[in-house]
Amino acid sequence: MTQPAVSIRDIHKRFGDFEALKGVSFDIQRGEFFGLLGPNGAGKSTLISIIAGLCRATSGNIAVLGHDVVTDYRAARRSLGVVPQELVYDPFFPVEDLLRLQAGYYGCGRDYWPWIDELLEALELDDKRDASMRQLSGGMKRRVLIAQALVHKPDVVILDEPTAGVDVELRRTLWRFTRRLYEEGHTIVLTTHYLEEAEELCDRIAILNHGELRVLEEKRALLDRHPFRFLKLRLEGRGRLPDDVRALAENINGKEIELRLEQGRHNISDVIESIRAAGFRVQDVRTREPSLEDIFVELTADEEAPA
Ligand SMILES: Nc1ncnc2c1ncn2[C@@H]1O[C@H](COP(=O)(O)OP(=O)(O)OP(=O)(O)O)[C@@H](O)[C@H]1O
Repeated sequence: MTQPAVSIRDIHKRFGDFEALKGVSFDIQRGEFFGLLGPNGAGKSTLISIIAGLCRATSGNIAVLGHDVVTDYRAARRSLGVVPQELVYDPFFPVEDLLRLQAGYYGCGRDYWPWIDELLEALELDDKRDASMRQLSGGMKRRVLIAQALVHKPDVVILDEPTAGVDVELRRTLWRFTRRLYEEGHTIVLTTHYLEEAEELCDRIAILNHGELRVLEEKRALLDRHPFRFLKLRLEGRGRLPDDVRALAENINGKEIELRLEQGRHNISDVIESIRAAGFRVQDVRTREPSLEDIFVELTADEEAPA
């Protein structure tokens, strides 16, 4: 078997009496686009901090490309680029110097400068190379932090909520660039609250909940395995919907109703027949397959939905 990009083995993390991670194990394969999802407080950032060597697990092991993140920290860190959630930067450094210096921390010298130029171009920072960080807008600062995480051209790229609060343009630039890295063979790990992004981009999805791994599956299989679909109807007429139909309703908004039908249990024509028999005319019928968001809500139903 080929070596995983990240191998996570029975990770526990305690903060005092609180157990943020309760024995999490899984592998992220080389070259995959991996989605790490979960509601607020599930333990995603804690796990990423442990992978990045910023925080120690209480027990368990993690290796990045075979390098243990504790005993072989430098090699593990060298293989990893983490784009952080928060904006932390030195306000006075010009952008280009900052990136060259950062590359230096990883032992990457002048031969990485062409890559830094590529980063500046791909992230549309070309004309900002001489600007100091404090002169940049929030969106531009974020671009620099993305570049900073990637200066050493790491094999494994972790993006922790990279699009939280960023504008559409930066989001597009970021996805274009991330896709390019993926196509060039980099492993991409994404945490996001925007489930449409995960649905569009990721090959496999892990869902953490209360510090435990709830799901680890190919995205397609996860979407296909959920045997329900939504039926949206526009009705005309007055009266009361039959109770068996009401019981299926996700949403009733005036004359628009959305029903959740389980495969093998609820049949579309029976449902429509029952509505007609109650004196309504059905004006419009639409069906919708469940999205990753619907499945996420179902699997983490005891937690709040993602923001
Ligand atoms: N330094 C700490 N001290 C105490 N508790 C902490 C600490 N860091 C995290 N926690 C707790 O651990 C749990 C997991 O937090 P974590 O930030 O990993 O969640 P998350 O899945 O990244 O959530 P979010 O989506 O909100 O970023 C939370 O209940 C949090 O309050």
